[in-house]
Amino acid sequence: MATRSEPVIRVRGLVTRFGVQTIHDGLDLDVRRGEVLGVVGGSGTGKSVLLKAIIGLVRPAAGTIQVLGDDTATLDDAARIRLQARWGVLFQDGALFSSMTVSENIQVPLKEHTSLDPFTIAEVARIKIAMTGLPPSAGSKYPSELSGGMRKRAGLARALALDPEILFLDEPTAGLDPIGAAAFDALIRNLQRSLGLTVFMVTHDLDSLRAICDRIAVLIDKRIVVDTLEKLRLLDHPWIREYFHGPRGRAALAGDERRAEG
Ligand SMILES: Nc1ncnc2c1ncn2[C@@H]1O[C@H](COP(=O)(O)OP(=O)(O)OP(=O)(O)O)[C@@H](O)[C@H]1O
Repeated sequence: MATRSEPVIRVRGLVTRFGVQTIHDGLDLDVRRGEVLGVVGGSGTGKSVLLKAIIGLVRPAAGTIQVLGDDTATLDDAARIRLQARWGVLFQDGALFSSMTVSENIQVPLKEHTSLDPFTIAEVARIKIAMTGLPPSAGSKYPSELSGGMRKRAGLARALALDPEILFLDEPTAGLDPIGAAAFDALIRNLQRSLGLTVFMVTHDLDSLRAICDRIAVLIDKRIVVDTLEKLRLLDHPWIREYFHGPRGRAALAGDERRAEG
């Protein structure tokens, strides 16, 4: 059983490979309870593969992954299903079932993992819809009838269906306009605070990193370097220099610098 001071996710010596391509090579990472961790890195460096390895969709070639005190490689089927119910995942495209309404999508994990009666399940779905800022009318709509931002909220509502302890997000603001992205960031931060969630967020969005992440994990040379944004920006590595000090980085971080100077 995990104690409160133990990391909720503990990765040690992770190696992942596809054929001859090594994606991670001896990667270590601790995710602390209650933090929002932003995971960044160049395209193809293995951010999504790391998320998938942690949630059991990619099998490591070596190393250990503990989630909420359980070593994910040693679980039997029943224990794995119990652990899966303690996290929620929002994939980049929302990954909603197109033939189901939003409410029905949210009900899927509740039907799979609980023995609640249909009335209660529908009621929980209604609450999750409200929690993610969707209007009540969204419940009876199909994903194709929603805007991109609403689809992300519906995916988030489904990820939260079982009151998870950990929320995994894969590029949650990709495809949203800046105002929609800022609103989604604020929603995640509010939910994280009010529900005490630990958030593991793969992102390219510097505004999100600045706005809601407590620490940033950078995938460099098949491993992770993790620190606060302020400290990471000072590291002398070509990708970090380009990312944080290139034109987009400077623009996103300019607000902080103005505040610091003022
Ligand atoms: N199922 C798979 N089979 C073979 N190779 C894969 C598979 N999944 C990922 N890869 C490879 O692993 C590498 C890392 O992929 P990943 O999707 O984790 O990158 P990423 O850092 O999330 O990139 P991006 O920011 O572009 O989304 C890539 O070279 C990718 O082609």
